[in-house]
Amino acid sequence: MQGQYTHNLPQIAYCAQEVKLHEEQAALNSGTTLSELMQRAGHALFELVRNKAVKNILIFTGKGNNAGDGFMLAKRCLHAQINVTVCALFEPSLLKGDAGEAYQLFCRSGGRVVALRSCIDRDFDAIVDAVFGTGFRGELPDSVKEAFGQFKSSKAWKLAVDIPSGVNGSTAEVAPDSFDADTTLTFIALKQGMLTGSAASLCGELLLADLGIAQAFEDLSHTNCCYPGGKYLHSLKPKRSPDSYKNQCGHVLLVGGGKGMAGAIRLAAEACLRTGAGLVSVATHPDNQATVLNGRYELMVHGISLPKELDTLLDKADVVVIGPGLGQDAWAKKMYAAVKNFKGLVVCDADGLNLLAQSHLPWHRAILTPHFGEARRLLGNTTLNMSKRFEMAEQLSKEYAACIVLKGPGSLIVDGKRININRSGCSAMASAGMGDVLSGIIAGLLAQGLSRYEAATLGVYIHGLAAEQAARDGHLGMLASDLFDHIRGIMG
Ligand SMILES: NC(=O)C1=CN([C@@H]2O[C@H](COP(=O)(O)OP(=O)(O)OC[C@H]3O[C@@H](n4cnc5c(N)ncnc54)[C@H](OP(=O)(O)O)[C@@H]3O)[C@@H](O)[C@H]2O)[C@@H](O)CC1
Ligand SMILES: [K+]
Repeated sequence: MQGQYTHNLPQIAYCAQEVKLHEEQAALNSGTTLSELMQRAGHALFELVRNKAVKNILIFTGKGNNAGDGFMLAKRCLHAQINVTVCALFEPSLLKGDAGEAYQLFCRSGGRVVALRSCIDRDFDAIVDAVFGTGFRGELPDSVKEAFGQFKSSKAWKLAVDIPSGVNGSTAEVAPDSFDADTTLTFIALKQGMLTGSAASLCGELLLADLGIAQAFEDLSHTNCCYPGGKYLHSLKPKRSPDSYKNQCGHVLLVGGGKGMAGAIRLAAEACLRTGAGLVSVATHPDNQATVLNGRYELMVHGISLPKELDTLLDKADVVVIGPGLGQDAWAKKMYAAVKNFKGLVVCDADGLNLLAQSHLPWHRAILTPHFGEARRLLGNTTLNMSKRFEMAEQLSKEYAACIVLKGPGSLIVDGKRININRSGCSAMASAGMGDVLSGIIAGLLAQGLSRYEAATLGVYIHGLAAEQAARDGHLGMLASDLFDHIRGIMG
């Protein structure tokens, strides 16, 4: 276990406070001490640095135990004759407890700390952030911002110790000028705040060293935050037997595409087909009928003028999607009101959400898929910022519907008490039409019998993975429709 770390991440995550609360008892229950844990943290960091063949390393240290980990790493680097420079951003002789001991050990090994000015204009192949860990809150001090700013454009590999300084490990709030890591080696357990929103991008590649106390920690701790892995998610994919028939694979009805807005509903409808729904119908403005059908003749497209024309289609549907390209005019409001009476499952997206925000009435059978702006409108609070993601997702599930998919990097999914974080390697929402594809995928999975939570979780995963594959050569110019071939590949 000494020095070990893994890419193979566990499927649960915790609040940073939960980790702080139980780490000492978990260490005791495992027959070890916090001081030994810090040595193990230093050892794991060192193994990572050595595996990266680092020769010339700069380590920034802070004023708590995160700095202690940094000094443990520095001491090992000295012994291994790696060229190490430690830049202490806070007076290291004031460090207390295990961190103070780690500093003394470093000094006794012949190490010396230097000021920022003597590091500027020097070349390093690795820069390590051991400034703040799980004890961080609020804003970064100016001295820290200045230090990170000096190396912002450096090509060096950037490693965050436990969590990038500036990221709140519980709420995912991100302070301005936080450390932007290529790799984060986190300790003991995953912290939920690292897995969603901008925090997820600041962490870069995420690795875990459990310091040998994973089981003891799990036995003491509580969480409602799961982080399902790819293997589990693939196991949720609907199975298709050779003798299955289209009527057994679910019928989705998509309602949307107001006058002049055919694209979104077509993207969502095609995503349903690509995810395996047996039958896919579209109810759209009569002007759009030919456009939506064009080139995708598997769809059943109906031009609808009056809500009563929708009723017969609703009778045949297992799942309804409302919102893509719907608009908010009189036609849209009539369609929305008709769907609100539907007794089955509904995926509500885009203008469906905006109309829901206007009515402010709960919709228990719906899965809501808001992006940040839609979430703010639903909550009627324009002061909420992007970093209040956990708070927003939970509030939405209390006020509107149990199942919420808060879109964006590292989507949050709440259904009852479960918060799932799906960390996608790229921003799967960064171009037009991506959200429409996601609502179509989720509806296609629901129609094939997956539970709300399964369909939402697997849907976000498929969408994120397809976007990652489509964006392999860079995000610019990627189209939402580029996802379809990848979705087909992932569905198998
Ligand atoms: N326990 C263990 O042995 C193990 C712990 N481990 C390591 O310890 C880390 C947690 O250590 P930690 O609790 O000391 O917190 P850390 O983030 O280093 O510093 C907190 C200090 O910063 C201060 N501060 C906070 N915000 C600030 C701000 N905005 N601006 C200025 N100051 C601010 C804060 O001040 P305070 O809030 O108390 O006033 C306090 O003085 C953890 O991430 C992991 O790396 C591992 O080695 C495994 C074993
Ligand atoms: K850090």
